[in-house]
Amino acid sequence: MSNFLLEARGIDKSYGRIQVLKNVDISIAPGEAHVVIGPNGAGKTTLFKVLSGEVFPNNGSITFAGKDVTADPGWQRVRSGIGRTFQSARIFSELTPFENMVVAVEAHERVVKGKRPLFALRPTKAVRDTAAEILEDFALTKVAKAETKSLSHGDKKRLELAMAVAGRPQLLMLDEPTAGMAPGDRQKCVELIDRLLKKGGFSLLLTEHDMAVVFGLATRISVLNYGQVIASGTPEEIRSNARVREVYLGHDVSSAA
Ligand SMILES: Nc1ncnc2c1ncn2[C@@H]1O[C@H](COP(=O)(O)OP(=O)(O)OP(=O)(O)O)[C@@H](O)[C@H]1O
Repeated sequence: MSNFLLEARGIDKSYGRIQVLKNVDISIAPGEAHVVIGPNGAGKTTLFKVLSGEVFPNNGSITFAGKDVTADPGWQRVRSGIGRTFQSARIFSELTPFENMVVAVEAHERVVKGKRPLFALRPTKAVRDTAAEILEDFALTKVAKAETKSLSHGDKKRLELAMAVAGRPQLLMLDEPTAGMAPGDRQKCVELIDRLLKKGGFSLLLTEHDMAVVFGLATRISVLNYGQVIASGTPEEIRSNARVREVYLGHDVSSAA
């Protein structure tokens, strides 16, 4: 059996006549922080969708935790241990952050542990405590009872991340976690993800355009260009790769942190 937590091989994905992913291979080792970079339109989000089961590939296979999940829909992959966030936060804007967290914690209890009936009128104390603890961890206690729709962009993204973490995924997939954030929020987000990684217990796959974020977090980087992986390696290998520099003309890979 392979040592990888996730292994995707020979992935092709087309939308109509447009081939967006071409024979993509990507592997994620346990504990790895793997960042996928590439120019706009290279296929990063599509690769995320294929790996999380939002769309299916035309060819190729995906193995997760030793099991072939290629034909599994997204909800089943969540059950298997894949959590993800999106470029624009997907949260319930009519609920408070605390209520959002309760939904996420209950979903985990119900789906993964098989606890609680489908319709319960009131969350248990344990669920409420867990929701409050995670909000605290993510520095969201102050806004726990606020209207979610009135939160800042950075707080909304943090809430979405907290909800994904509540699912206790083995693989956490973050699609541009710092997109649209102010520089201060961006730095806080990197510190938060770094802290989560150091706590351990999961692997990370993320896409990101900000090179300081990429090189600040990655233990491995794969580079997509026109739907193909043109390089995959350690941050050092990627930094010194001539082809990557060429593709990233104008992006200052060499001087990133
Ligand atoms: N549902 C769709 N139908 C048709 N074409 C699509 C669809 N989704 C994406 N595409 C096309 O696929 C290509 C890759 O898009 P994708 O969003 O995966 O790239 P990306 O690398 O994530 O880009 P960005 O960095 O801008 O987010 C683009 O040309 C895009 O227009």
